[in-house]
Amino acid sequence: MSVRPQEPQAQSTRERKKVTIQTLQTMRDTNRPIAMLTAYDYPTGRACDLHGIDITLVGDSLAQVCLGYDSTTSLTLDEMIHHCRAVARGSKNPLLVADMPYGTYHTGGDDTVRNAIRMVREGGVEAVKMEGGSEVVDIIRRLTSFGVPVMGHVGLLPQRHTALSGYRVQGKDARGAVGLVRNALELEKAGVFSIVLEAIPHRLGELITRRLSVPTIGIGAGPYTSGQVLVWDDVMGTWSGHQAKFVRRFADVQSEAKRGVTGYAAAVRERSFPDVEAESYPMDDLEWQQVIAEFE
Ligand SMILES: Nc1nc(=O)c2c([nH]1)NC[C@@H]1CN(c3ccc(C(=O)N[C@@H](CCC(=O)O)C(=O)O)cc3)CN21
Ligand SMILES: CC(C)C(=O)C(=O)O
Ligand SMILES: [Mg+2]
Repeated sequence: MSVRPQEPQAQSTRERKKVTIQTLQTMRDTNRPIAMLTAYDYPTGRACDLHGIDITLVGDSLAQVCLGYDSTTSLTLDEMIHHCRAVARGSKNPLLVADMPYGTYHTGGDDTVRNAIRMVREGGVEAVKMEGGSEVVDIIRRLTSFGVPVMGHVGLLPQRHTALSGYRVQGKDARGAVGLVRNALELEKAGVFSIVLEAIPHRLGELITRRLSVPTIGIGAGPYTSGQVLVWDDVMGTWSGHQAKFVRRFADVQSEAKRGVTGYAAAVRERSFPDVEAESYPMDDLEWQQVIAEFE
C-alpha cells in the first residue's frame, strides 16, 4: 500500500468554536446558512465535529438507516440513548440535538420531562427535538421552563406516517399551508430555539422563515430557510432504500465499501493477505529453535 502525501489542511478542519443556540441565532440574523447533519454513532459524530457541521442531530431516522426497522416508530428510548452516548463521545463543537422517539413525549407532562431529562443526562445531548404543532406546545413550555432546549419539527412528520398514509409533501393547499404557518408560530411562542421544516413547498418554507425570528432548518423545504438538514446515509450514498426528491448524494461511500469488502475477501482467498513481512510478526531465530526442540 503506497502512502500518499498529506493533503493540505482543508478549510473545514481548521479550529472551530463551540456552536451554541446564540451562535445559531446570530447566523440566522446575519444570513449565514446553518449546516445540520444526522449522526448515529462515534465515527459519524466525530466526522460532523471535525468537518465543521453546526448542528449534529441524532435523528430517529436511526431506526431505519442504522437499525433496519421499517419505520421510526419502532425505536425505543433506551436504543436512542445508547446511540446518543456514542455520538456525544465524538462530538464537541456542533450543537448536539436528538429526536425524542415516538411515544416518549405523548403520554403526559411528567413522563415527557423524565424522558427528556434522560436524553440529556444519560444521552449527553444538549437539546431535544419533537414532531408536531399546537398539540405539543404545552410540553415544550414545560421543558423550556426547566432549561431543556427544544427544537420543533413541522410539515412531514415521519412518526405519523400511518395516520398521514405515507410520506407525503405537506402544506400544498392553502388550508394546509396556513395551518403549518400557525403551528410554526405557536411553537416559536412556546419557546423552541429552532424549527425543522420537512417536505413543504419552497414558497411556504420561505414564508415561515420570514415570519419566525428563530432559525428554520429545512429538509425538502427549499433554499430559503435559515439552514438545511439531511440524513447521513443519504448524503454518503449508503442508504439503499427509497430516496425522497429532496435528497442529494454528496459522496459514494457505498461503492467504496464494496471495493473494500470485495478486495479484502479476494485477497484472503488468493492468500495475498496478509503479507508475511509487512503484515505479520517475526520471531527471533534462537527463541524459535528452542520451541522446535521442545516438540521434536
Ligand atoms: N434515509 C432517510 N432519509 C430521510 O430523510 C428520512 C429517513 N430515512 N427516515 C425517516 C424519515 C422519513 N422521511 C421521508 C421518507 C420518504 C419521503 C418521500 O418519499 N417523499 C416523497 C413525497 C411524494 C409526494 O408527496 O408527492 C418524495 O418523492 O419526495 C420523504 C421523507 C424523512 N426521513
Ligand atoms: C431528517 C431529520 C430532520 C430527522 O428528523 C431524522 O433524521 O430523524
Ligand atoms: Mg426524525
